[in-house]
Amino acid sequence: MQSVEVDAENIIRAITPALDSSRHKGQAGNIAVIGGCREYTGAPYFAAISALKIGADLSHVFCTKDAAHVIKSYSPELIVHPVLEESYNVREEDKKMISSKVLAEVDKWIERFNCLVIGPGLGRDPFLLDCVSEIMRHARQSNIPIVIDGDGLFLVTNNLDLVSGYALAVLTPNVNEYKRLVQKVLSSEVNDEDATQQVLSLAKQIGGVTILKKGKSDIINDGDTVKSVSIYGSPRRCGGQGDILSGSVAVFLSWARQHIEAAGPDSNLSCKNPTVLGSIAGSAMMRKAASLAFSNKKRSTVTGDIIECLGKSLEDICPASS
Ligand SMILES: NC(=O)C1=CN([C@@H]2O[C@H](COP(=O)(O)OP(=O)(O)OC[C@H]3O[C@@H](n4cnc5c(N)ncnc54)[C@H](O)[C@@H]3O)[C@@H](O)[C@H]2O)[C@@H](O)CC1
Ligand SMILES: Nc1ncnc2c1ncn2[C@@H]1O[C@H](COP(=O)(O)OP(=O)(O)OP(=O)(O)O)[C@@H](O)[C@H]1O
Ligand SMILES: [Mg+2]
Repeated sequence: MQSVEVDAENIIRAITPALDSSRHKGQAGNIAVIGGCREYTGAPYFAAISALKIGADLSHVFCTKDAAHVIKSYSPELIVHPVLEESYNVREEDKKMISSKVLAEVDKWIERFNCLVIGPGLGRDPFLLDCVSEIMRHARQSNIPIVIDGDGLFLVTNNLDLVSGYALAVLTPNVNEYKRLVQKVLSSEVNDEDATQQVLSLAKQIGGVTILKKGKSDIINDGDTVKSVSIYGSPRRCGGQGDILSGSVAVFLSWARQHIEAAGPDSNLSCKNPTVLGSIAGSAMMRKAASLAFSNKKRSTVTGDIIECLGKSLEDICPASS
């Protein structure tokens, strides 16, 4: 089975909102990243700043206290909430109380977000992951789209009910995360010979969600049609590119949702699923920016260089004033 290569630039042009003086702060997107712990501060930063550089108005990070000061010091643009807790910091008898506190802190904000990115640099602490499971349940009750990446995929692979049947969820596995999902859900090994059919079976088996399988070509599928994005990217595989992708998908997903709601049947896009549209746009944007950064920096290209190229890459497809 073959996936269909899509015209990603046409999708980006259709869903990217015009910059219009009548719009107010927040309308172009208010995104939250749930991630950042003692080990990882880069990943949530990359995801959150990428959301801003694509064009979201506001970008939040909900992370542990240890990570918060570090992330704040990377950028004053981000709104950083030091609310998550890891087991080493919590006494057994306090766990229930602290988990309610964490949830209350996130709940204060959750309705304002157009999309959550769950997992970049989240870590795998069991207590922290239990709290994040509750956050996911609340997001789902409020119909807030969720992009699940990194350690969020570790959580979901072991608790499929968190996303099963939720059409506003996008899973963005890399090669290792995909392998774990396939083993758990399909009880088999990864089949590179017929990758398209396997992604389709995986999405169908989980039910309702969209999967963006990252690799040489990115394969996107919602259990129905399977699309691919293969436009030239970069041969550099520095860590953090998946984080750029997850932040970008969150913004484009929000824009695609607005576009579909506003245009309805008049939309000239054949696909009407915002999670698929957002995934295609995010993938294409990440790859274009990586290509541009690599043409400038060659072997020394790092994630920050790619982030700096997001603006120009979007501008080439969809000029800010035309
Ligand atoms: N600067 C940062 O803070 C970054 C943090 N990241 C975070 O790091 C966490 C883990 O993500 P990863 O993408 O590393 O997770 P993976 O599950 O892909 O890999 C975990 C680690 O194990 C190694 N590994 C896994 N399978 C292996 C195999 N079969 N053979 C040899 N080595 C193997 C990988 O090289 C990696 O270092 C996530 O929370 C992620 O978001 C990454 O996003 C990269 C950047
Ligand atoms: N072989 C490849 N050729 C071209 N692009 C690729 C290749 N592999 C991955 N990519 C692109 O790089 C981006 C990140 O994918 P990758 O598999 O590195 O994610 P990741 O391991 O989750 O990254 P991170 O280090 O941020 O966690 C994706 O958008 C994907 O399109
Ligand atoms: Mg990753």
